[in-house]
Amino acid sequence: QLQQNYYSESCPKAEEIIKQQVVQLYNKHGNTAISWVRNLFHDCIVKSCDASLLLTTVRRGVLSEQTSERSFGMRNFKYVNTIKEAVEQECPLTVSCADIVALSARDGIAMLGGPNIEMKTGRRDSKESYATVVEDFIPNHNDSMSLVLSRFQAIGVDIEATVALLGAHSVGRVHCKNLVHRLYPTVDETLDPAHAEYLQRRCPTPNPDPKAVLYARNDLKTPMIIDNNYYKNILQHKGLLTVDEELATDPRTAPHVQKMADDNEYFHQQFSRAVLLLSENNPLTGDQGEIRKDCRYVNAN
Ligand code: HEM
Ligand SMILES: [Ca+2]
Ligand SMILES: [Ca+2]
Repeated sequence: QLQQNYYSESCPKAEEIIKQQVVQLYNKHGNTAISWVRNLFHDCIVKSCDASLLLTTVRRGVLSEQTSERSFGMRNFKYVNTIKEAVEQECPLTVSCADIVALSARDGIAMLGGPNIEMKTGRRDSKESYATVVEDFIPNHNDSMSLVLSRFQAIGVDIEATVALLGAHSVGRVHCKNLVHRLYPTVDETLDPAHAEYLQRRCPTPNPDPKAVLYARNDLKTPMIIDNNYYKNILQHKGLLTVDEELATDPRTAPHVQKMADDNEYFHQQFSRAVLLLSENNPLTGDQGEIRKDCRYVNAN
């Protein structure tokens, strides 16, 4: 029941306002665009693209998905409110936070040199955050490729689309906490030795201080562009996460990795297709859920 331009009658400027905000935020803090892409993954794969991720923890109420270990390193949630406020000013209680997650990801992808994606709208917002089951949906960075593929398959994302989605790791960063197991006490033998040296420089100790935000960039060559450099990197065993390395070597995914490494245009096509699959996972429509006034809170009534 999602459709192209769902707000054409109720809020014709909605998509334009969201895009304007995404561009403005990008110009101030480039990494907001990166966050919008990760938000789409972490929201949509957990039950539904329903903005369950955006609810914040409330005493004797919601326990936020943001508190899950899987949400480690997620940032810029406060700027979602900036987007929502701009939309509310034009059309109060009309545009869902779930659609803001989807459209900001689409516009973020475009800002990061990725493909232009035609996305449907009409999602409604959950009244719950599903903190206790996040780990049943979002794989860990060192899970097996079989588990990763099954988690994506469960939401209708096929193997090639999964390979394409991981291409989002062509931008952004990984904190040392998620890397050190590949560096200490001994260097993971699948890791390119020169790259391992670089990572050890970025993450000099096996037990990084959780308060010192030490991290390495996913893609040294084009850190702010969603391009196929990710696939070139992982084929050279310069992936950061265990799942990145596995993607390049597993016989089910390796042929797709090779194709995407060889052809950026092809990667962008598959990435578009995959983002659409992800963004249409099990939406709330009709009278399900609600349109939140503030993306952080369930409406009061
Ligand atoms: C098996 C699937 C995946 C796993 C295990 C995974 C895991 C991770 C981990 C551990 C980080 C680093 C967090 C940190 O240390 O700060 C990360 C970053 C990131 N992931 Fe994934 N990811 C997966 C799939 C995806 C998908 C499908 C997307 C989007 C389509 C995505 C987008 C991102 C982005 C954009 C970042 C960088 C965030 C930033 O710099 O703020 N990931 N991911
Ligand atoms: Ca969700
Ligand atoms: Ca890149």
